[in-house]
Amino acid sequence: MRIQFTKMQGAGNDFVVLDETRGRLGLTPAHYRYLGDRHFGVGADQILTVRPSPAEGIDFEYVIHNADGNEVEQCGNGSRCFARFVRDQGLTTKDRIRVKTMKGVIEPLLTPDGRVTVDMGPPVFEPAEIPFDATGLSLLPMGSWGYWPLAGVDPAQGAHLLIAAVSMGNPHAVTLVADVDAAPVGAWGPHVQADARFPQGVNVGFLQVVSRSEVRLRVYERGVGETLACGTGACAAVVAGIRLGLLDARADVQTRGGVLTIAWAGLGQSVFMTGPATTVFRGEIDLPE
Ligand SMILES: N[C@H](CCC[C@H](N)C(=O)O)C(=O)O
Repeated sequence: MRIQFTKMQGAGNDFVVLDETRGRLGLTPAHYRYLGDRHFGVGADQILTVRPSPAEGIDFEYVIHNADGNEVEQCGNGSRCFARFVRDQGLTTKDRIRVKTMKGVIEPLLTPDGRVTVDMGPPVFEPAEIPFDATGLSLLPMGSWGYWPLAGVDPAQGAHLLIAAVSMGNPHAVTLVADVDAAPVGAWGPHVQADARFPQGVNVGFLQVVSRSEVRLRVYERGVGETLACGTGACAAVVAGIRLGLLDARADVQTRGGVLTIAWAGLGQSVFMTGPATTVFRGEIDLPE
């Protein structure tokens, strides 16, 4: 089956975007894995699918698959590219777009400077809704909130890895490090992801606080591995930093692929993410049956 696609990236987190506004393509998880494969397919961290409005007051539906073929709840960098795509393809003339995702409605806004600001909705801290099994874990005094000890990732050290568990629709575990460049992302990321306390897996963020308004972040993403940037990961990291008393209400997040700006006014409020969205190329590919 030959299909058309658009390759896009937001701060280096890259996507294959598919248009199903005129009918479903009927793809399988194996097809999504093929599209994401950097050697045998197109290559991408996630595959984003655009579908028509599911209801009154909503403009589009947005479906996200990780490169491993699994559907997931949310993708921040992808939401900015989604907005850029539907405008560039003439599927809407709006600047502010209401988009239904698996876990609620988000609202990207295309801004005159070419970036996109997205209302990502409020963060979720209730362990059962993340989901994170906190049974038997006691809260740590830091910030007197959601900062948990996880099984020691380096038995030689014997130290606990301390994480803040947050959901942006998808699950995140954020840990503080002194220097992201030296952080053992490739070792600790899979270790935390394999922890049975995250029954649906987790995206693992390594957060270095530079000042009260600037951080550096690396994320080992669920279903992909380390990406150059993770939008929901940037949201989760800044929210954790604010709740731990380390950040003000707005911070620039330096990722390996670019800068994202995250703002959060506090409990019950939405997180706002601003960043780039770029079309790289368009193409078509013959999918294996
Ligand atoms: N790997 C994530 C989905 C993509 C998130 C990331 N690419 C973003 O920009 O938020 C998960 O399994 O929850």
